[in-house]
Amino acid sequence: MVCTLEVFDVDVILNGEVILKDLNLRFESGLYQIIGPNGSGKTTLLRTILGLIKPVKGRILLNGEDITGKPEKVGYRVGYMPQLSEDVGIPLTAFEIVLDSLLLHRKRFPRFAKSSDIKKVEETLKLVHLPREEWNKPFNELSGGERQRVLLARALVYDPEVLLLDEPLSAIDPLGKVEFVELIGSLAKDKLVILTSHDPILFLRYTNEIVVLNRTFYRVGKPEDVLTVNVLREVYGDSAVKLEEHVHISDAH
Ligand SMILES: Nc1ncnc2c1ncn2[C@@H]1O[C@H](COP(=O)(O)OP(=O)(O)OP(=O)(O)O)[C@@H](O)[C@H]1O
Repeated sequence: MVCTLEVFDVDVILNGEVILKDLNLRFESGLYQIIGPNGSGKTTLLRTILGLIKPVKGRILLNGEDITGKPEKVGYRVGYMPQLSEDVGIPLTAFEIVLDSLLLHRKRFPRFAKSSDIKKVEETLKLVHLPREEWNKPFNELSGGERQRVLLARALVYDPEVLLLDEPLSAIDPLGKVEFVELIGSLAKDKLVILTSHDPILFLRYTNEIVVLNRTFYRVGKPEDVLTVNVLREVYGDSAVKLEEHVHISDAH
């Protein structure tokens, strides 16, 4: 099924500061990347799509329906994997977090979990390659990469149409990164996946379009049209350098 998400003429102001201005984007199935330096508005854009931030101007449409500033309308049609943070006060195990997400979606309480729910959680934890011995550990005691796997599983378990992933690879080790890229790439075959990244190259072969964002400046297009020295220098300054035929961004997270 084709899924469309449109950002129409959006302005976002936070604490009196203009973060996004006259932003127009159209996402239609497949994988899209949002890149830009720290503080450029990538997370703000994802949170605006989720309805958690209300733009001062413009609209967000999901399959033509207006969801601007209405997280209740977004609900479980969108799975959100937040950026990994050190501040994790979640008193649940990895398994409980993913089960909780599924049961909330099904509007059921934990004591009513069916064996099919348990099976779905197990399948999802396997899919994100969380080792079985970690499943019943408290989330706070997991490593950064393990937490990221749980956060992806939590977003995936109820099979949403859209996945918004905020720096999904930031704590994953090199081998895990390859597996995660393949997993997320394969999910983009039947979902709309929008992710933020500091390294656009990793997802390149799965990518429809890239949004290069720096607050009120943005460019959107096919990777070959926006990963150019001119566009990247406008956003990253001199840390975007051309080496032979490739442009490199030297100042990642
Ligand atoms: N709730 C908020 N209130 C006020 N300002 C905010 C809020 N959230 C974010 N900002 C500001 O908006 C700007 C954009 O932040 P955002 O988190 O969207 O950037 P980002 O591109 O995701 O950065 P990073 O690459 O570091 O994750 C920052 O200057 C930040 O301080």
